[in-house]
Amino acid sequence: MKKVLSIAGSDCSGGAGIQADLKTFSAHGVFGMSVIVSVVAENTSRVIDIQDVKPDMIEKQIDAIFEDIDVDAVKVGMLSQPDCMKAVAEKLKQYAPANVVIDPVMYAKNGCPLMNPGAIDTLIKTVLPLADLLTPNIPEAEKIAGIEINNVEDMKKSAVEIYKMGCKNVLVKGGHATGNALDILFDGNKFYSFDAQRIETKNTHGTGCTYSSAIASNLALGFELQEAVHRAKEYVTIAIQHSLSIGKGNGPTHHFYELYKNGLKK
Ligand SMILES: Nc1ncnc2c1ncn2[C@@H]1O[C@H](COP(=O)(O)OP(=O)(O)OP(=O)(O)O)[C@@H](O)[C@H]1O
Ligand SMILES: Cc1ncc(COP(=O)(O)O)c(N)n1
Repeated sequence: MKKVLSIAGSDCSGGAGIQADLKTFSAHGVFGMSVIVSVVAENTSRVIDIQDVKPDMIEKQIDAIFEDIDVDAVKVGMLSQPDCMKAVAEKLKQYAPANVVIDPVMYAKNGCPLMNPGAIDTLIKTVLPLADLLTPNIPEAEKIAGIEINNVEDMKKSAVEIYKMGCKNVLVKGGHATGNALDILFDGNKFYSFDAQRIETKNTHGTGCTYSSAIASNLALGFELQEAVHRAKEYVTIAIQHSLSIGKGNGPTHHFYELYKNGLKK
């Protein structure tokens, strides 16, 4: 069985973060593991508080996994402070796993910050270059690239700028745009588009976590990057189509294996 690790924050309400990642891994038939970087008291409406795990403990969790288990892919999510970023980056350099997908999480869907804005330089210098694939949404791509994104051409421009910062591939996600849910992949050479009809729902808590974990799962399963993204796009679209009206705010995406299998058979 393929083994996939999520290094991210814990969302106690179960819709995003480590919890969404593990659900996505199970739906893909891969064995999920987790390193908790922050404990977030949050729900579908708000973030109440964030407590970061000490860097030393983050490092020990990563050691515990890599000294014992071969890891086929890694998904990195919320890293709130420079110290956690440095701890994760050092260990990723030490163990050099294949298929590292990094989601540079900055805000929750409800607008609450999940990353210290002062940590962006550390994110760019120490974390970004370790990504086989970086998956910013539009506001994140704007902050990293330092440009405003108003259309698909701007998404492409930001992808090129971010690629130049040292990651191997960039996927700028269009969830925050209007019109179709169009994502742009740049591999340093060419652009690839992944398009889906926008689903009219407020229940999109955890879409980014779901997508990056689905890509990491597909890479672990041996699919090439474009195919891995294509399949993950299909997975996240189905997970949003079947999203759940749980809670008073943005409800979560839905994961289960039969849904995935039936969706892919279409
Ligand atoms: N309403 C929607 N209908 C269809 N697809 C959507 C919708 N919202 C987001 N997506 C898709 O979901 C995926 C995640 O994109 P999004 O831009 O929402 O990520 P994100 O903002 O990082 O998510 P999160 O806020 O959960 O971290 C992308 O493929 C995006 O196109
Ligand atoms: C621990 C954690 N990680 C990531 C997200 C982003 O997901 P979303 O923007 O969908 O709330 C989150 N809310 N919580």
